[in-house]
Amino acid sequence: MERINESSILSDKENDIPDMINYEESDLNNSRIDQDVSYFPDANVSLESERDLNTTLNDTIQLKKNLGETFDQLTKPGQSEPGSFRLSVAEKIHEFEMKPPHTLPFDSFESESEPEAKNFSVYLRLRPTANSDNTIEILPKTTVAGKSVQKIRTHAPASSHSFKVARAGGSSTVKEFEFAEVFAQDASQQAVYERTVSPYINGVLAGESGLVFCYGITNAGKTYTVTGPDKTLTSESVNQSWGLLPRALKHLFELSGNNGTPYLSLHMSYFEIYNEKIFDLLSVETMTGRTAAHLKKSLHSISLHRVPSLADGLTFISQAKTNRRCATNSINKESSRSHAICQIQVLNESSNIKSNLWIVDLAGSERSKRTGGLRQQEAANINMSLMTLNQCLEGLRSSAGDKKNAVIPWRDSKLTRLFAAHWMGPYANRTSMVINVNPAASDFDETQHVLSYSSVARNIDTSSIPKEKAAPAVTVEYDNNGHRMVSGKPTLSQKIVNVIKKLSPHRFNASRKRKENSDDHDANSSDVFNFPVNHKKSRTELVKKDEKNAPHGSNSTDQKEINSLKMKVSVLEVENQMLKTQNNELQADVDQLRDQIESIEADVRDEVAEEMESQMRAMSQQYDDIIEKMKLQMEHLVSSGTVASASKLRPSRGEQKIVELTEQLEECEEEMQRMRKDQEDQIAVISAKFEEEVSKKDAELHSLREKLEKVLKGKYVNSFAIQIERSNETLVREEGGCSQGSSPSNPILLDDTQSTPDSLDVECEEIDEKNTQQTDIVCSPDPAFPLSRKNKNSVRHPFEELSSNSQSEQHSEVCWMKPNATLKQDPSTGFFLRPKGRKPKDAEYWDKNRGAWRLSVAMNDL
Ligand SMILES: Nc1ncnc2c1ncn2[C@@H]1O[C@H](COP(=O)(O)OP(=O)(O)OP(=O)(O)O)[C@@H](O)[C@H]1O
Repeated sequence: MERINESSILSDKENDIPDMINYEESDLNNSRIDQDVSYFPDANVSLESERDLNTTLNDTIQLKKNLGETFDQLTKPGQSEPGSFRLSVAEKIHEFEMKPPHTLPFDSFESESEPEAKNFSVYLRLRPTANSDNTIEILPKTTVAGKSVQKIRTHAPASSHSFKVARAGGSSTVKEFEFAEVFAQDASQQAVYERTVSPYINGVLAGESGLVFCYGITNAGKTYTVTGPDKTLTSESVNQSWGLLPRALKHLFELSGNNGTPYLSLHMSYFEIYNEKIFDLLSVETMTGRTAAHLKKSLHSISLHRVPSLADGLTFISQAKTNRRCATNSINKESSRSHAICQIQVLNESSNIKSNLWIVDLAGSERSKRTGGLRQQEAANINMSLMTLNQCLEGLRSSAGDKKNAVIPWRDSKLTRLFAAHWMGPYANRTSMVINVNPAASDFDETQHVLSYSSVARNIDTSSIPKEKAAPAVTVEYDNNGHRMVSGKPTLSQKIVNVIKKLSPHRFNASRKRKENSDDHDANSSDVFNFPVNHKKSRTELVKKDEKNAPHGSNSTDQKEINSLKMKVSVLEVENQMLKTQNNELQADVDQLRDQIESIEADVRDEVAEEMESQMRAMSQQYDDIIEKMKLQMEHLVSSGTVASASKLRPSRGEQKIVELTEQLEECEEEMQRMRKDQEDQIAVISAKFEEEVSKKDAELHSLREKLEKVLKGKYVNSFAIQIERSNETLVREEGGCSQGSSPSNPILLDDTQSTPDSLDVECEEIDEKNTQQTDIVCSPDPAFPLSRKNKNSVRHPFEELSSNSQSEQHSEVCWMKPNATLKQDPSTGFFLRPKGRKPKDAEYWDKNRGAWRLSVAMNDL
């Protein structure tokens, strides 16, 4: 095994620039130039030579201008038909521009045959577990848009926090995640290698870099996937437990040897990022024992070792594994406490083109509560850098979407700076992420977070990453002379350096060596990954700055205190960030659940309405059927005349009786009404007749009165009285128009006196002498007691006895009408009224039963 001294590696090329991230020469050229400027400070360049160089530059610009004009001449419009010179030149330029830098032009290692992926390839690997927890269900592979994809379903165990949250929110405890492929617990190391790393090997030999990293919580199988068990790395024969790294090495050796390419050499760097510091795992010091010497401040100082054979490569891997920081925690007795990065560099010695394959074993994300919390600083740094990695992934995804201005915090951790070097380069699409998962129920909650980030990574479209992301931050800085330096555009000093590099490499190198001799290797204090400086200083940098700015001689105990407080703050920040993420996820779940509830409510309402409607329709139909049935039954009964059976349809007897009685009652009422109407009609007719008669008699009486007055005034009184008497004898007055005898109803018989008009003034003495008959005035409307005249001079009342009980009464009964007495008649009833002003006599009364007045008037009373 040939071990290459790190300084020899770093300085054996003409343009001796550390090429850990060698694509930067093209893509991040300016930052490299910034660094170069530090090797060639402006102070060392005389003004004269600067003037000369400016002239050279102007000449070059003029030359370029002339070339442009010539090109325009040749490609002016009208010459752009297919096959024309203009088109072919344009095509060539386009082809040239699109071509990624450093692609090896030879055919033997043409890029992979697999379709060029635009997105990161994200795989899932489940590690075997002792217990039978079945939290992850692997679904069959499917093809989406021509690509094979595979999903898993996670089932939250009842003991998990996710389960409780899902239940509390009413959401599902099952979630789905999609991957390029899922490796089950029994998947072989070979199967994982073939899918994740193998496709990049050809490209790496052809000058195209690739990055594969394993991500997961502690004890999920990352180290196992990357390297496999230690003891298997001792032999060159492939062990089935070999991880990705030894397999990749073997594959590279096999391919480069088979293709007869002695000009290709393999080199390896292996380092770890521990507590945000870089440690070389293959430095000379680390070979003999861990000392502070293996702490490196930049990637440029990390050793790069030539790997002449597979055995040497396996030894390096084994060595690095030994040197890597591990610790025993409550979960994993050999838990990696750092991110381990292996860089296999393929150098084409004939063209000096380099390409890299990075295989990264990340430290496991963890909760200090679960792992014991004794190594808080480690845990905080691990979580912090993983959090930054996640933020960068999220930023990349957003920047490929609509958030073009999303700030990607590359510089917040060393790990992300390294990854950014690849992701912002031309081969960002050649990235595989292997998610390692332990399906144990106890790991479920943390695994969910890991899986959610895998979804983010899967959705990064590397082709859509805006150019400004690839060369971020146009940063304004000032050089030592106060000249304004704008990264992205070469400053005058940079132009000078470039020209010197081109015109006189020897002079450039000499100047650089001078610089190296005068300065410590780390004196340039440039960033380890030589990225363009961003305005936005990272927190880590600020912390560093604070440390630098701390007053000299300050108490070291205070400093320790400050550091420990800072560490606590960073732990809390990480925890806080995790909680925020969790909170956001929960909020999203809540929103989703709210939507679900609303839609479920709407569905339920619709369902209930439909159900009710259908029930009502069914009921209505039932009633219709019953009615129809009864109608048919009735018709049948009627047509068959089956009384007996028809009687079944009758209502109960009581009801029938009620109906009958009600009908009778109604009939009675109708009859009564009819009778009443008849009576009223009759009464009306009788009344009319009576009135007519009365008016007639009134007229007669009137004439008689007139005559009587005349008689009284004259000598014909007697004869006239006799005449009255005679007429009285015959006068029968019938009530209601009935003639005496013809109708029994309401006869009213009037004797002679009665018929005498009440206003009749008679000379009683004279009459009395001639008419000594007793005269009772009786009126009787009652047909049951018709009055009759017993003789023509006397009308006997049925109560005649009353008025003729004694002689004295007999005497007194002999009543004589006062000559000037006035008897008035009620026109409506036809009764005679008691003479006005007269006091009633004992013989005078109203017989209720007969409805008649009996009047006995003693003439001598008057
Ligand atoms: N696919 C596998 N087959 C057999 N054993 C495995 C597999 N994956 C992991 N293991 C075993 O599980 C244990 C933990 O694995 P490993 O150390 O690789 O986890 P890790 O994710 O690297 O953990 P940490 O982040 O703490 O370093 C080891 O004993 C390892 O041998």
